[in-house]
Amino acid sequence: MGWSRARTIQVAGAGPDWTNTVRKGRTRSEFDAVTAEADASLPSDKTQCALQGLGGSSLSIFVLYTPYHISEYTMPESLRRVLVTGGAGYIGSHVIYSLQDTRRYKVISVDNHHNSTPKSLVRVAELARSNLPADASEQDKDSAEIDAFAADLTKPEEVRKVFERYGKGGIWGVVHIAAYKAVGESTEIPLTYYANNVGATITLLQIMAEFDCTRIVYSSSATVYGTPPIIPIPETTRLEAQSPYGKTKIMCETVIEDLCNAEPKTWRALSLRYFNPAGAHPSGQIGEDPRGRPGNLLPLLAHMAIGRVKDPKLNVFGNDYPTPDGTCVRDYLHVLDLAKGHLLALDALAPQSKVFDNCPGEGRYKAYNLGKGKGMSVLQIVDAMRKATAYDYKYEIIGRRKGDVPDLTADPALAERELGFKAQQTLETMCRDLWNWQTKNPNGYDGDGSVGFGIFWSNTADRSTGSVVMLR
Ligand SMILES: O=c1ccn([C@@H]2O[C@H](COP(=O)(O)OP(=O)(O)O[C@H]3O[C@H](CO)[C@H](O)[C@H](O)[C@H]3O)[C@@H](O)[C@H]2O)c(=O)[nH]1
Repeated sequence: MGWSRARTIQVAGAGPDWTNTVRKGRTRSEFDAVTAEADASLPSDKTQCALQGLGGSSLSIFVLYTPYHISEYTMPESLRRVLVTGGAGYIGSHVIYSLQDTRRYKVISVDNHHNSTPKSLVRVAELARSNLPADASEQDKDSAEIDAFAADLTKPEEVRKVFERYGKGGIWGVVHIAAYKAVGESTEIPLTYYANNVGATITLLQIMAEFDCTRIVYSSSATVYGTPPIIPIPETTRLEAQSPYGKTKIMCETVIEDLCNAEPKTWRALSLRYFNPAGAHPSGQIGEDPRGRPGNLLPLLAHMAIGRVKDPKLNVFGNDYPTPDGTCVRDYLHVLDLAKGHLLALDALAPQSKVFDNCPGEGRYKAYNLGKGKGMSVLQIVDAMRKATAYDYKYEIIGRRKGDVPDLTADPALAERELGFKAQQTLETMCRDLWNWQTKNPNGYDGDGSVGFGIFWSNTADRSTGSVVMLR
């Protein structure tokens, strides 16, 4: 049974004693408290009162049983506040898009813009507004706006300020995406990676606990598997990352799992091990906008085709791997499929979820692969991008890149079975959408002078502006 939040319910047909008996229930324990309050306020001849919240996708139904009255009330479920760290980045912006598209969430973004720009959030909110139906309610309109904070997760005082704005129990859950993510760089500045990825995650969890926010979806990575012994890779594979970056992902998973085991009645968490996200929203409004020369294959190919990277040919890192054409194989999935996985994971954190039923102990923690389960080699990717862009890529095989592993292909069966996750979109669609984004935004978000409009740096959550509201 799901327990949903309610503000005030007027109990029709009952005397004044009943009015406003049920109020501000956000958590199960608050509901228990208001139920007890309702019991206590019953006239003595009405001996039983039970309040049930039945969580539906868009409605909460509250039923009040007494020997004399059975009153049923339906009301739109309030928006669930979900805080997304790294919200302005490539993955974060697409996750926010997907959350807003449901009109069930109120998104709070926290980002330090180390590798992103708040302009992406303006675009996301524009998309959300344009997706609203003509008869959108005030709540729907509210769901299309983002409370965006410029804050650094390594600074507890900055994170605490964000949570203070919504109060205890005011944030339903967190999707924690923010992290440094360059494998090569992590070998050069490991301390920065451990501080920014592991330290920040611990700070975030501590502050979440302070504010009774104990649901988290964590962005992990296929890199936790190192060189996996079995392809496709099941989640049961031992974790053995080779780079400091990969190790930070294992450490954060471990910290979160330990917390769930220590406080099984309080915490619920899912780690999502991303394989290789690619593509962009089909509108071309949001996409990947790496700072400087892209290190990853697909954005690099897009930058070559648009002329931002002027290299005459692509360096292919090795063709002597034990793969069909000798080049590395990766499991590319569309970024919107990946984003959808976060929605499913958030749903799986709800009280009625069954995903934790088969956990080995009491702790409610699990990790899922998010991939297609289909490996593609570097040369296949070059070919697909050639078709999408009509650019005549030249390439040269050079030596292996340090840290590369031959094949990272997911076994996505567990996520499909338990979360209902399926990465449907094809490689052609990923390349088409990437190229659409790149041609519409040859210089990424920097090329758009107009998108600065609509960002309000303010000390108050002014939702009346109809814009992304930046708070700090
Ligand atoms: O100029 C290039 C760039 C890449 N590649 C090859 O293309 C493949 C994909 O490389 P990417 O850099 O695009 O992606 P990775 O699989 O190396 O890494 C990505 O996926 C990982 C998980 O699979 C981690 O999450 C990591 O942070 C993320 O960048 C690799 O075989 C790489 O050797 C080239 O041949 N030439």
